[in-house]
Amino acid sequence: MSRFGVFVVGPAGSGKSTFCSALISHLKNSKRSCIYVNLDPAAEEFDFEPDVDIKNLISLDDAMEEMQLGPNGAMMACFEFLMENLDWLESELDDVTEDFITIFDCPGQIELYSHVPILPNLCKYLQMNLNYNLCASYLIESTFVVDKAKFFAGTLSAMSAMIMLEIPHLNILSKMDLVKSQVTKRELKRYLDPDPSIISTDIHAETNPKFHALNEAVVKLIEDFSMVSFLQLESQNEDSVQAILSYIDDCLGWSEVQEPQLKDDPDQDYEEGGEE
Ligand SMILES: Nc1nc2c(ncn2[C@@H]2O[C@H](COP(=O)(O)OP(=O)(O)OP(=O)(O)O)[C@@H](O)[C@H]2O)c(=O)[nH]1
Ligand SMILES: [Mg+2]
Repeated sequence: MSRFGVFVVGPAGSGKSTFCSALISHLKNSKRSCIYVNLDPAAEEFDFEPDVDIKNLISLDDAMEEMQLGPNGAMMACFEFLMENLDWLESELDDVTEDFITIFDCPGQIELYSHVPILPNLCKYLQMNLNYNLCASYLIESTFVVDKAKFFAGTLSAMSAMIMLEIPHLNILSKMDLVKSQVTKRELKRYLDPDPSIISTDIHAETNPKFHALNEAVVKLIEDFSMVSFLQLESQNEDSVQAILSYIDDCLGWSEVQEPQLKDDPDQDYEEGGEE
């Protein structure tokens, strides 16, 4: 039996938990089942109560207190503890079948996958031991598109996550409602499928000439990699959430597993190839 899961990752405050809630509401409205896994040991408030919560294993406060660590060190310690207690996660996910999508709401500390391979190792464990098909949704704030240097930095961090996690990866510009009025559609297109060489001209105009060679090197890196493009997300807009969910379903191969079941079910009104 395959299982399906999406890791919602991205920098602090990029809108991950809000997107998870929007996704859960949308899945429920569409009569689909999901499991909400909170992997943020510091998270306090939820729109939907998590089905699995890392805080039942260890909380950030406990780690800070017991190990005399600051918040970032304690976050790493919590994940190291999780990795040493994966049987806990396995038993929490025991009832998950192929009808569910598991939503992993991750903390905003990108060092968990950019500096140390904790989240990549967790993904490998879920794939190999619990038969999960996984994908990642990497959120960066769309307000970055009005600050080009930040946009480049965001693009690089998205690339770094994509390389480290080694699972199908969707880059998402979150909070689109905040920039809609500030950016024209034409300008936005330059960012959704970024042509770094055009954007770099603008950055050159804004930065000290001594950084131009560095800017060019970064542009070349993004161009050579040529795998970064962005989807748009407005978490309060149902159509926008549905559009992202369709990409997630494709990445996970969810429909391929469900369709044969629909075909086998005589009660389902299934027409192969649509209407003729
Ligand atoms: N305008 C707007 N605000 C949003 C949207 N999504 C999230 N926000 C706001 O952004 C802030 C951060 O959202 P969260 O969902 O908590 O972000 P997060 O990435 O989970 O944050 P951490 O878990 O702390 O890393 C909150 O005040 C949200 O209300 C959106 O689509 N539009
Ligand atoms: Mg959050």
